Amino acid sequence: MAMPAPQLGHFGLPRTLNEPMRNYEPKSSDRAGLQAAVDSMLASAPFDVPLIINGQAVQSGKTAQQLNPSNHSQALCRYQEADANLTRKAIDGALAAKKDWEAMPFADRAAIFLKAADLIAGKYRFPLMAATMLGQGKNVWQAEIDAAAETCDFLRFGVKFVDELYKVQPSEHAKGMYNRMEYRALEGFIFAISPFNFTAIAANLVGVPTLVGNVAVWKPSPMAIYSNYLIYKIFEEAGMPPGVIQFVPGPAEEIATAAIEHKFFAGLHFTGSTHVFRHLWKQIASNMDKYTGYPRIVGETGGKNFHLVHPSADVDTAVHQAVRGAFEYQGQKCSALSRLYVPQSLWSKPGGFKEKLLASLQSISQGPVEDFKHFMGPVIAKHSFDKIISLIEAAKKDGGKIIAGGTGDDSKGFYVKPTVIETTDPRSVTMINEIFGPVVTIYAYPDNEFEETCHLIDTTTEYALTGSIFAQDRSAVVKATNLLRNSSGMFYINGKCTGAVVGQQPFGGARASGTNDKAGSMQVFLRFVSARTISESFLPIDTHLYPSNLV
Ligand SMILES: NC(=O)c1ccc[n+]([C@@H]2O[C@H](COP(=O)([O-])OP(=O)(O)OC[C@H]3O[C@@H](n4cnc5c(N)ncnc54)[C@H](O)[C@@H]3O)[C@@H](O)[C@H]2O)c1
Ligand SMILES: N[C@@H](CCC=O)C(=O)O
Repeated sequence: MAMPAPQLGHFGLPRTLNEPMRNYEPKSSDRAGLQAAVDSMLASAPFDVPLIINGQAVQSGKTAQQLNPSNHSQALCRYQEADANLTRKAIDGALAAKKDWEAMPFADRAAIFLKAADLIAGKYRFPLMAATMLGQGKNVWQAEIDAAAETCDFLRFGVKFVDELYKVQPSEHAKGMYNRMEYRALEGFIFAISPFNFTAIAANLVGVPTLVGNVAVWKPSPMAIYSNYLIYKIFEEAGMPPGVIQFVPGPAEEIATAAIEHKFFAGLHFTGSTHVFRHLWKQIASNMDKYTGYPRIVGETGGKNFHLVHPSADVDTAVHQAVRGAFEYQGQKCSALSRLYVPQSLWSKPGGFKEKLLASLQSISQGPVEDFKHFMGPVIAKHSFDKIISLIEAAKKDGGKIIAGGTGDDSKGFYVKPTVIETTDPRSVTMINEIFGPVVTIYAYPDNEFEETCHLIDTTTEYALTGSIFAQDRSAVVKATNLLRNSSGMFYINGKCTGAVVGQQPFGGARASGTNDKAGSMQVFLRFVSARTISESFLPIDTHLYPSNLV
């Protein structure tokens, strides 16, 4: 029998701070270091990526490629694909690894996560950023936000949140009793499915459940394999025991079905599109009778995010924040701005919102991410390029007027120009559907219909992820805050609707946008534990009768 591991002290933690952002300005050593990492990755690609089952590299013999979206003739990696049998093998291995992992003292689990963050902040910062740039089409700044800062923040703040969670204990103990709460991992394994657009989110989807003692079977996105593989290798170097995380890229339906049909499926940690999440939820429901417990389902999904500009707004700020919110990372953040409501007076007056917006688009350059100067790069793949262009066409048919962009070029990379659509129908096709590309639709509302516009925003789409109010008038801020209470899980005042920072703005949306378990907070950890109350009595009793029973 393994010796139980003692933890002979209530250990504190290093102070938790957001990872400082670097600027990569011309001639800086950071810029030179990152450029060298990008150049060397381009020269050495394609890399070979195995499956990782029980800590071993596995060659399934079935391969696929992750392309560079800036230049789709180039593959970043060739990766092995799992199938149902290999997924079941990964599940068995994860379940075997669970006992020792869950029994490991928290300080030791925490040390692995803190070390992984330090490895990312230092030695692996540039390679992980380069993999995110070349594989997921992020420019330097977006890669720094994601692969460097947010990934470190999820790992370090995660440790702090779990430390706080473990300290939530019963405050009362009747005389002769001692009450405790033990935050057990779930019985079984967690199935983590990650999206392409954030390396940090992928790390967090496996990081959250495993930090609290679960084991995870991880199906990464086919469009983020190489950066996600590096995350796996960093966890491994930081001391993650073999089998705790199983890395199984491959056909989504087949892998998901093998995982969801398993008796010990204990939870889904998903980020991706709404329709996939709904499909998975139904699949889980239809397998309910097989499970040992009630699986936890956590999913953060799509958005149709808004900026509402009030007549009192600072117009320059609202314009610049709209450009950043809609076009940074080509609009491929779940939080990206996609519906913009501007009062008619501000919109069309000479030198007003419209003119300023169109002028600021002139300074946007777009091209391959290895050329650091570009504000915008490619969208992720052919299927998204086609979907975005077809939605722009649908908007035109629906009466939308393209006032900027509207075209794309997929001959070398998947480039869609920053596109602005003006509509007079606030419920037209691109006001309702998630596009996940650099497209924003503007509705200029009558100045005297501010409250009606709040109602319109609230009822236009099924999503409720992020939204912002731009106003100097405090009563407008208060009105919007109240009227838009359920329209988003993230509400910003005079700031753009993207760019949540771990430890500062816990992230998640409601309605069709997800279960709103708030990534980057203590709340999400609660979903992956099943608390056991332990109540100990010290004193013997000598009768089953109570004084009230006495005569
Ligand atoms: N709310 C959030 O926090 C958040 C964050 C990032 C992205 N997103 C959303 O993610 C979407 C973009 O990411 P994406 O294109 O990678 O999403 P996606 O839904 O296409 O894919 C996400 C993951 O699900 C897998 N998948 C696809 N079909 C599946 C199936 N039938 N069964 C099991 N797995 C399946 C994919 O292979 C991938 O790993 C957008 O809708 C965006 O809004 C949401
Ligand atoms: N943290 C991101 C959201 C991630 C979605 O893709 C933001 O707020 O910009």
